[in-house]
Amino acid sequence: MRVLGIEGTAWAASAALHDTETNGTVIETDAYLPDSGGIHPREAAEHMRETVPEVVASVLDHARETRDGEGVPIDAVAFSRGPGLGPCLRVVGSAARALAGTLDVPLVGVNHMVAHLEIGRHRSGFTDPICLNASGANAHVLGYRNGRYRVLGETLDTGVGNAIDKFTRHLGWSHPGGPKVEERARTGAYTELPYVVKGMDFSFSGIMSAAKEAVDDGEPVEDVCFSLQEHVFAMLTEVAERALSLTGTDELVLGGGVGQNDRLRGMLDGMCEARGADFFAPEPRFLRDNAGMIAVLGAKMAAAGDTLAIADSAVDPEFRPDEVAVTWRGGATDGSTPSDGEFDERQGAEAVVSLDPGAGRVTKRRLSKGYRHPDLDERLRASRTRSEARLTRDARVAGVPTPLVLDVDPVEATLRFQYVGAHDLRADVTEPRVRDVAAHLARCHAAGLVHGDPTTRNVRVAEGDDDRTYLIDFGLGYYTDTPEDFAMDLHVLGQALDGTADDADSLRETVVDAYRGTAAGTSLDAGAVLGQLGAIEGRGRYQ
Ligand SMILES: C[C@@H](O)[C@H](NC(=O)OP(=O)(O)OC[C@H]1O[C@@H](n2cnc3c(N)ncnc32)[C@H](O)[C@@H]1O)C(=O)O
Ligand SMILES: Nc1ncnc2c1ncn2[C@@H]1O[C@H](COP(=O)(O)OP(=O)(O)OP(=O)(O)O)[C@@H](O)[C@H]1O
Ligand SMILES: [Fe+2]
Repeated sequence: MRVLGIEGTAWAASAALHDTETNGTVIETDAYLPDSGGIHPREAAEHMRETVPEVVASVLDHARETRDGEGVPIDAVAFSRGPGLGPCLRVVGSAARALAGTLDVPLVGVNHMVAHLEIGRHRSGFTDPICLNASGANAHVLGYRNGRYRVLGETLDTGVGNAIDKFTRHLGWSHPGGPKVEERARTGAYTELPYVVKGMDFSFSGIMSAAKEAVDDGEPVEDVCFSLQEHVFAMLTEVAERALSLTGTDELVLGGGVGQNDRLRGMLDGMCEARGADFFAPEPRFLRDNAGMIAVLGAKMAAAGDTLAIADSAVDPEFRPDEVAVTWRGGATDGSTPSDGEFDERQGAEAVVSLDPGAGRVTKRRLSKGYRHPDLDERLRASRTRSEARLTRDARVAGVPTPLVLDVDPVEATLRFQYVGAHDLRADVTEPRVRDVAAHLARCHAAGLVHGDPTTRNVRVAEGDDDRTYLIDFGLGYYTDTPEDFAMDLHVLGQALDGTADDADSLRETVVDAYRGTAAGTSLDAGAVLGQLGAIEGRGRYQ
């Protein structure tokens, strides 16, 4: 099959021809470069209007030249349907519809972000990888489950490339800023900037303001560029590792324009090597926006019969990757589930935990990560060790059963806890235990702390008369007074129940009921938190 792809979500007016028999892809791109500032949607759309016909004509010429004999040189037209800038998308959509009509071939509407990740899967030959999309307007980690790409973690504010570009605009540098930061970073030295990972999500706004201020305060630009990369890319790498650990996957692919950065690729490569996983980054022409990835995924979708009637082919500037019904991955796995039994030692994304039930002790040591700058590494390990100790204690003071903290050594990033419970909640989820956990969370929240990761693996359960439930692993916790942060705890618990229990729906009701009941005697506004929970679960990513 030969598929023509058209891309034009923001800056790249691009057309490509992908031939499934040879696996060859020809790409023609005409880039829009703003004279000043960032991308102007109307100017970009004007660029698309002028240059999309040219790149398409050039690829069609190629298709005709390489096809012997008569007839239509292509079997389908695929186009980027979103996400992206509305005015640009509409130009590309019209071009694709007109072409499919003239050539009388099927039309395929491709999600640009899914294309960014599928190209890595396609080129690597991996079956079921975790995907890190690091592009201009987006940044997220995705994994496949039950017919959809799920967003496991994502930016809470801007895309990673846009964040870097905003910083360089502040310096008066021309667009795009990413390659210039990479160049200047080569001679820079480390300086401290904010580092914000919240569970599997992350945020760039604080670090970008701090970077601008640092330059305004006279810090050498090289140093700020260097440190910006060290912090931002370590955040992405950490979240990618968490996703690998959580899903038990040992393959990672990278997508998006920021993926062209050597330092980011090096960090991801180093992280994967250290944990025995395979890493793949497509070559640059498939990383930055390009129609090749649209044509490749378009061919898979066309082969699966996933085509569009013209009447249903409107573009969608907000098109999320988790809205796409994945039709082209027949019989793929759902990601492996880590085993459940009791063990002496286990390695998570961050730490090694040794269990000694006989002595009643557990030792948790956060490992040094070779991909991180040594100063950042030391800072994160020490501060997280301290904060896990503090949150575990504070929760206990707030009336929540947690292990006693026997020892804390921030220099060695090691904590020693009392051994609690007989097994993880996951091994035996019951209604009274879930009720208990929800009440524990309400008490934590009333005390101004979130757990950060209240899954059924992070609850220990005692057996016998004392059917007590303990919260453990406050490593992702933090102090806050925002209802949305509290709601995330309830959401994570709900998702964990979905994954482990048969009667998840009634258990979710139990959670809400117990949470409301416990909050009633405190200053916690359960109504606001549950309202936020509804909002979170109403968003596309969680459906
Ligand atoms: C929706 C769509 O239009 C958008 N596309 C997009 O953002 O273009 P993409 O080609 O994937 O990425 C462009 C970004 O990639 C950054 N970039 C390019 N080369 C870089 C480098 N060597 N280091 C860091 N960033 C780099 C640029 O600064 C710019 O922010 C997206 O995928 O989010
Ligand atoms: N105090 C404790 N008493 C008994 N068992 C414990 C205790 N702390 C941890 N465990 C056991 O060790 C496992 C791993 O601990 P923990 O969750 O703290 O590590 P982690 O590396 O943060 O794991 P992950 O990142 O996968 O959540 C727990 O699921 C639990 O089974
Ligand atoms: Fe992109």
